[in-house]
Amino acid sequence: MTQKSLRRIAVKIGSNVLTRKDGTLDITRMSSIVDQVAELHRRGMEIILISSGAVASGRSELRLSQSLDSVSARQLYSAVGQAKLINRYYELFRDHGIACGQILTTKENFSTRRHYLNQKHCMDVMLANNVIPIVNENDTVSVTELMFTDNDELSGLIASMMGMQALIILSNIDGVYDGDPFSPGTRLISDIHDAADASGCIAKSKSSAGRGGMATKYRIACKVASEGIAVIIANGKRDDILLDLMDKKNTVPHTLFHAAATPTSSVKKWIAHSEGFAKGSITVNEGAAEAMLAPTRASLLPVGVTAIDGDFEKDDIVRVVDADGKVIAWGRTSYKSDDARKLMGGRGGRPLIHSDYLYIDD
Ligand SMILES: Nc1ncnc2c1ncn2[C@@H]1O[C@H](COP(=O)(O)OP(=O)(O)O)[C@@H](O)[C@H]1O
Ligand SMILES: N[C@@H](CCC(=O)OP(=O)(O)O)C(=O)O
Repeated sequence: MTQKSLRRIAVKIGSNVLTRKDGTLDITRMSSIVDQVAELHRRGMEIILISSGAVASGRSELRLSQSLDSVSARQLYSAVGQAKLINRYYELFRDHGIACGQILTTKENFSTRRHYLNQKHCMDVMLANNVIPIVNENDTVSVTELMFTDNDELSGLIASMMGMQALIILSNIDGVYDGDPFSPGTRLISDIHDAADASGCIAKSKSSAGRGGMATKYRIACKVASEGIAVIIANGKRDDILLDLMDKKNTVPHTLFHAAATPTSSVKKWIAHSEGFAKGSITVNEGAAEAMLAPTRASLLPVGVTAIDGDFEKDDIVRVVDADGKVIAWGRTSYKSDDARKLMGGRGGRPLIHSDYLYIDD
């Protein structure tokens, strides 16, 4: 994959890429990454940055007299650190004559189709006006129970929402190793074509300032690649890593998650990343489950529904579970829950969930 084939990319920058060993913000590294993004921007590429580093940067700014609980620490450090982070980005990009803008978001901002499209619209307008969006989770107001696992999850959602051609995840390691990367004898995996390729290699360990670890990266990378978006995990601490990935292709150590040949539709991408917002559950019988999971992916007809739990409106996201209670799909419902209950088990009627709005996590 080279820059020539890419016009729209998302780049996620992990905390450890932007943090020095003493915990302070690595301005030198930030400047180097901004220089590379500016060069790609000059070549006509549309780029969205998802940048961690707010909490790490804020922690190094403050000398607290007493220890804080984890929520207070996250809120305080991110409030101070994000101000410092975005200010640096603003000044560094301005030195290149490029405008950047801050997008602070929370998982709630993706909870309905309307919220999702509103968020998308903001970044569409920014890109159309040559402004580089710099996205981060708003840790000051995000509710612990409804946070992104980390910015790897957020970056996958953004790449999917914005229809980017590739997502580059810059971490503090060259990519996915076939074991503990710090153990002798393990090697870097350059290509991943299927989620099963290396799932057994991922240790729960993570670096000092990281939140999600490689396990999250791997899960998100496989999901986004299955939607038709190439994903690269590479080492953000390598000089010129972005330009080398674009121009020198295979000479730079990295892990490439190959994009699925058939891209997922934009509405299915929204559904795929909305599983956490399901407003209800629909239980289906064996015949309906088989029809929906078949290669032809049938729509869910009322006749195959055996139970409906929860209250939902038309166009909400719902879970589909089989007779054993196992989640087999998510979808956008064509009826509100009261009407769906009236149709449940009966023949005729429009599909409860049309196959175009059905996402099955293969
Ligand atoms: N199989 C693996 N290959 C590469 N890194 C791994 C693997 N298993 C665990 N890791 C750990 O995951 C870390 C990267 O995740 P994380 O700490 O969240 O970084 P970031 O700040 O970039 O999100 C690596 O530094 C490494 O310690
Ligand atoms: N919003 C947080 C994101 C933390 C995070 O996801 O960190 P990482 O796993 O290093 O990408 C921050 O800016 O510190």
